[in-house]
Amino acid sequence: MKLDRALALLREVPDFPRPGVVFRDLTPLLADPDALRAAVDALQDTIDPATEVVAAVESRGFLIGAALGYGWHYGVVPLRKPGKLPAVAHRVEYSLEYGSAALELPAGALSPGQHVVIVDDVLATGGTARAACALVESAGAVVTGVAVLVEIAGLGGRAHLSPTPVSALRTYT
Ligand SMILES: O=P(O)(O)OC[C@H]1O[C@H](OP(=O)(O)OP(=O)(O)O)[C@H](O)[C@@H]1O
Ligand SMILES: Nc1ncnc2[nH]cnc12
Repeated sequence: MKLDRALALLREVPDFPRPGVVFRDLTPLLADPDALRAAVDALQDTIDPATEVVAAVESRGFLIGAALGYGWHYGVVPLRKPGKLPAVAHRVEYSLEYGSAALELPAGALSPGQHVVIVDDVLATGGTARAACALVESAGAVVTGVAVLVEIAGLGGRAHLSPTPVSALRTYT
């Protein structure tokens, strides 16, 4: 099956970017045209049909989010790391599995009541996805779910996001 083959391409890199972290590297999957298509199509199947916009998390989330937007006719809004946007509507700071960071929402990108799915490659602690949800909600938009290719379940991200629905194509303990 195409999706199984795609997910078999995920690479595990121990001790990156810090000792003790098992890094889930999607590079081989993204580099394979059939695997990329199978993964994006499978992720689309998990998305709430009310969704109008993909909010894609910088930077690996941009790759998946833009493919989903183009393939399935969603608008794409980039949630960016600081210092990149000329006009910022809102900023949220957060911590993630191996550090801390912030995300910003571009001014004027979302309207109240729009239905938005958060898209990223990996869900670990959920800090990043929670910040993304807060940004979307700061604009009065509605989060329909968080969709990722890989979930590291042992880090509790899904529980941190509850009751927001989370979909993942591959879950590691
Ligand atoms: O669930 P969390 O613990 O918050 O971790 C998940 C986040 O970590 C990675 O991003 P990273 O900040 O490393 O940025 P990158 O995409 O620019 O590599 C990944 O792409 C997710 O956005
Ligand atoms: N273990 C991990 N692998 C890849 N990306 C991540 N982002 C946060 N934790 C990660």
